[in-house]
Amino acid sequence: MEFKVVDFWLLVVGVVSLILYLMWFILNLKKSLPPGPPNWPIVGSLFYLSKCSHVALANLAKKYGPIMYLRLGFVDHIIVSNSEMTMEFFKVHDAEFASRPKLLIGKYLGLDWSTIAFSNGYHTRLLRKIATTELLTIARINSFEPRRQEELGCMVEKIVEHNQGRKLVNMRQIFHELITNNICRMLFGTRCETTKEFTGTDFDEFFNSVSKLIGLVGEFNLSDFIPFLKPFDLQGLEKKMKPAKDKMEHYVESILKKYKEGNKMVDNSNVKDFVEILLNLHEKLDDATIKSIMVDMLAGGGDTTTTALEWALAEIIHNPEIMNRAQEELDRVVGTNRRVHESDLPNLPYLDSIVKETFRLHPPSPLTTGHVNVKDAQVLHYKIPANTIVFINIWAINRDPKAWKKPLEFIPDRFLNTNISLSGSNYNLLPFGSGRRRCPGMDLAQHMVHCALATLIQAFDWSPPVGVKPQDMNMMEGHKGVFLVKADPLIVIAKPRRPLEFYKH
Ligand code: HEM
Repeated sequence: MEFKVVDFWLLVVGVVSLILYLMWFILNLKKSLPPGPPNWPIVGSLFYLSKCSHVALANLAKKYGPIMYLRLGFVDHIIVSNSEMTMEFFKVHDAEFASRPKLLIGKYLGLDWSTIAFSNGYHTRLLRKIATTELLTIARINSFEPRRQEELGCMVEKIVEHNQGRKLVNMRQIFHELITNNICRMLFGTRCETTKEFTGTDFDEFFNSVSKLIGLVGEFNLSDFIPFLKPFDLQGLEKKMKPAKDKMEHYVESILKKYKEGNKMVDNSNVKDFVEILLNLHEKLDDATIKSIMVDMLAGGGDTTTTALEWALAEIIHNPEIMNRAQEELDRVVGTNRRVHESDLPNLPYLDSIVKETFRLHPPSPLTTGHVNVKDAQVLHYKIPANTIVFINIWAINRDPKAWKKPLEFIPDRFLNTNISLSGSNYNLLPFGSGRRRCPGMDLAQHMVHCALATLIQAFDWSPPVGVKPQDMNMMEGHKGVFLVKADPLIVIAKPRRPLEFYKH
């Protein structure tokens, strides 16, 4: 066939139109995404993030705005850094962004993506329903108050012993024991270390495995962002995760086995443990599901609550006038003859303000867990492609100078006589997230933190080690995986405020 001049020009016009169309398409696509730093081929914006990611992201947001697009490897990410944009995602578009990304850590810490925190769809809805209507209700939490009081009694005795030996007290260690024992006693009736007598498996080994996995959550796993690297395990992360998962799973399995053999691990009380409740639910659960819920409670509640308590006590030692006011409130409301009870808490507004201010300034989880949209979504005038991972920068929002006066200072008074709660309904304060994937352990965590802090403030005068002035204490932030911990463990002096009989339980 003859190639005519007309055909040539038709071809040129066709090619030019195609190029123009592609340019228009790419420009438009870019235009409809939120602003963000430049993306390099393959690695995207990975270079812009340091290890301390909530701080790096908050700094980037100062340049690119409260809704920011980052391409990390081949994966689209949105970072949200103010309350208005958070409302868009957690209120207006909550259902669209209620899935979790399928990251490698979910295979190991999330027991093959089956725990609440790492799963999706019907399974998550079922587990969340069980957690919020059967296990973590206010009535159920209250039914465990005697066990929590006993644990607080043990904590106080331990601190007094340290004091008699004139030793400094490592409060991180004390809080770790308090919180893990509280959770173990709710799950299976007994203290963590006692499970070994019943099952032969060691709680410390379990907890070290959880800690190892939590530590690895904070590592950038390249294959999560560059999928063709998946088969290679270039960073050796799977090699580290697998044995930790095996130990973690073995521990919960051995406890479940005991229950199924008809051996409840304790106790003469008629309060039902979580494992007992789960085994007797109307909708029969398989063992894998029960194990997942056990891991959710033990892994989700331990480090977060311990960290919050450590920050709260550190702040009142750092600010002695706040400690004096809190002690004055406790002495006035509770008196000086008995230990504070959970029923006193509603009458302690200043203590409540200290807890809220702690969660504002030091959210243990500075970013939410990633949320994902399974379909394309339109948020304001932005088009968000399907499978974008959205993080809310809780830390940045809780310190937003537009929302909070003197945001970097610890000022509990800002909460007095307000109805601001920690529940996620105020989008300027989100330590537990908000919406469909909000933390289901929120009420339990607050119970544990309020009551422990009240007991510590009532029972002891606190000070930093000799030679360190309160204002010179190290209040720097550090990291444990994705959690925002105090850089140094809180090591302090505790001086009893009451006669010794007061501390016996
Ligand atoms: C001070 C203590 C705690 C803090 C600050 C905290 C914070 C959070 C945050 C920020 C999230 C993610 C929310 C989101 O992605 O939107 C979360 C999820 C979760 N938390 Fe907590 N949490 C705490 C205690 C607990 C406790 C005590 C438990 C259980 C006993 C727990 C179990 C969970 C679970 C299972 C999830 C996953 C929810 C889901 O994916 O649907 N947390 N928590």
